[in-house]
Amino acid sequence: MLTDKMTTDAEPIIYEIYNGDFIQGLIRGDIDRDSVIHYLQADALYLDEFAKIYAMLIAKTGSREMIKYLLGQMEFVFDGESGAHDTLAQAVGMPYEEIIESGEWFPSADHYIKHMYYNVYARGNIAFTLSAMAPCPYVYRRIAGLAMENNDFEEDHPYREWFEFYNNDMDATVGVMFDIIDNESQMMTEEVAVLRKNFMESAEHELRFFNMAATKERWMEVGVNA
Ligand SMILES: Cc1ncc(CN)c(N)n1
Repeated sequence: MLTDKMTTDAEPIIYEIYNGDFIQGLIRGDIDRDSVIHYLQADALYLDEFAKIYAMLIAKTGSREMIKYLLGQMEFVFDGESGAHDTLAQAVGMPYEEIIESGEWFPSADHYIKHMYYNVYARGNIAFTLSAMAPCPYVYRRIAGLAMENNDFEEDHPYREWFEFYNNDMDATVGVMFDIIDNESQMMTEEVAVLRKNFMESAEHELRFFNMAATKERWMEVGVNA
């Protein structure tokens, strides 16, 4: 199936993320708190856009079943992931609302979000956008799985619940997204390569997003950004 090829393509990126400063810092528990804050500021905005993109896909699909799935996923993004964010906010000892009030679309997050929006506007079939969205739940489930396999987190480890959430609660999201992509790709020929590239680019956007937080990436302080 196409999604088997996609996940095989992305494996080197999975290990690059897992062995990177952000995830290893969470595993050790000694990550720079400003990187966690940076991540939350970017991720709160990212998840809001992710939910809006689901809403745009609802407008592009006909099936009631698909609409119900997409609505459920919007709910999950808003409600489910807030627990993961709360774990990070508690670990840095700062109220979540205070952390995210000064958030903005930092460069790598901006690029990732626009990659998804481009597919919403430029493509009719929602499989193109879902292929760009699928690494979001897939990569996190894979990273959390590696972290849980390779570490025995103490009960009071500050980031244990973050890993447990993404290790346990992403199967439904990933499974249905992959089914839609595989089904839609059966009716395509050369456009399958675009689906595959959309997935690969978003897997790399996930890597860039974590590196963005680890380096506290910002726009240059010039002109309107000064
Ligand atoms: C950037 C990003 N990618 C994925 C996830 C997990 N849904 C997230 N919260 N943020």
